[in-house]
Amino acid sequence: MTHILSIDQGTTSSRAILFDEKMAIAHVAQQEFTQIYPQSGWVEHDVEEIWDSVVSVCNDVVAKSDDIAAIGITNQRETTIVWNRETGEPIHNAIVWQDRRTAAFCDELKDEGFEAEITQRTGLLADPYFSATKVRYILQTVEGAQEMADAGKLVFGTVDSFLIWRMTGGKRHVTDATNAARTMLYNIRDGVWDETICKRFNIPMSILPEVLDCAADFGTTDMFGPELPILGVAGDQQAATIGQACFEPGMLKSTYGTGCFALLNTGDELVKSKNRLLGTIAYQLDGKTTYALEGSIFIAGAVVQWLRDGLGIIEDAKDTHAMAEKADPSVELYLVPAFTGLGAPYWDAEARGAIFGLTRNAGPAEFARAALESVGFQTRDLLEAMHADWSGAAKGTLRVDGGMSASDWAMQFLADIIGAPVDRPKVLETTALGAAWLAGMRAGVYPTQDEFAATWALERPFAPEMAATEKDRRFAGWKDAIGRTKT
Ligand SMILES: Nc1ncnc2c1ncn2[C@@H]1O[C@H](COP(=O)(O)OP(=O)(O)O)[C@@H](O)[C@H]1O
Ligand SMILES: O=P(O)(O)OC[C@H](O)CO
Repeated sequence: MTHILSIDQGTTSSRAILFDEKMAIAHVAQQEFTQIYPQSGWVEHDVEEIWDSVVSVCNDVVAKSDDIAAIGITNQRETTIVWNRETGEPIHNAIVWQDRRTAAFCDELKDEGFEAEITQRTGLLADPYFSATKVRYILQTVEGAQEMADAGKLVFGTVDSFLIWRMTGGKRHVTDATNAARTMLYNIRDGVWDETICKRFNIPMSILPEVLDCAADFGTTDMFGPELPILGVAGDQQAATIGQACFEPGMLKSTYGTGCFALLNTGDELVKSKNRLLGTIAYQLDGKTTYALEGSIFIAGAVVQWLRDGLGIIEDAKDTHAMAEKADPSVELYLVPAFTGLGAPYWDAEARGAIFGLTRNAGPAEFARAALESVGFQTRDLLEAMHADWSGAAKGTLRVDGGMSASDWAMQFLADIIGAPVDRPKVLETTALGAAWLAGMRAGVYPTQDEFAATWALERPFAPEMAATEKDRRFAGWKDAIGRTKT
């Protein structure tokens, strides 16, 4: 049986998933790797550990098939790797998307009025989240790096780009348009690396990868035996948008993993947000760019992990469901999980988490309920911004996926507080599916875009049940908590 190998290189683990001819999951392997926190607000990964974990999970699943038609890659976005063009050795740990070390430089960019240029060209904001200031940091702090970069001896890439470089034995230095769009160096209107921004950051353009469509020829690899083509690449949130078949303008998906990332398909219109959402590329196929409005929340499922690992009040993420159900309705806690600042639409890097409404009756059950609710409230913040930004956002249902979407309680509260239907699909591995479809479609194994969209299947719908007055009263409570948390 023919398979497609999908590699999902995420923030906390690497996964390899074999999809069969019918796009059903045949085999999965997963490996976690170390999170390195050198200082408060700094997050790094050991690039070799990422590489080893990818090789190991791929070897696991490849051994279970004798016919792999193509490889698709999806990855944690923005995470920045700079390596030596000759040796392929990274010159610094990967600096992860969550890392805030370049916040002061971003403030300088804002002070000098450069943020408007950035937004106009890249759709993004001057925030440490994106790759550009991380590249600049590496070139400035690793001894001799700037000179080597200027002499063409270094290369930069997001994780997809690094994996492809290694898999093709250094033959290809490429990325796809969705990953390029997250670097803050790529002009998403014109589809080119942006000279003005590269100049401002002193980043020589020779270190940047070639940018391809999401379904394209990214090179071949013989590391698993026969020569296999890499035919699909997309950043993980964009791959989930594809996997959720959000192909029509107005369609919206929200992925609840460590963080939450909501992407709204805006078609061929690059919407300029007035509410500090991001303009980004949803996907690029056959040379045609489809844009999205994105709301990025840094902490979603991670707040549940904090209940488990930080507070120790749950043993398993699943416990939150029963606890939320038995929580005292008269205790109204608001938990603002700004552990690493607030993302969209507030973008307050200095804010830190807070909890409001504590009384003597507040205990573990009320904390668990507040944690699940915080994800619903944050999503409503994003949706309100999207609706204010773009009239096309009016269309109905929110498609959800990611680990935390398994929580029925959280998904029901989400439907209640946003006052709109929430649909959970049968395939929750939408990220890996998106990358697999890109590669399989290009290989001629999987159906066309429309046929693929028709295969999307609902597992469970959540209809809003909360009375309008109650939902608005609760949301006003959240806004008050946010107001008191912001710096
Ligand atoms: N039943 C559940 N209820 C609430 N949260 C959950 C549940 N199952 C998983 N999660 C949360 O989902 C997250 C894992 O989702 P996943 O998509 O694997 O994340 P990532 O790809 O970012 O590592 C964890 O933060 C976990 O706390
Ligand atoms: O690896 P994830 O699922 O936490 O996703 C991370 C995002 O791509 C960051 O922008």
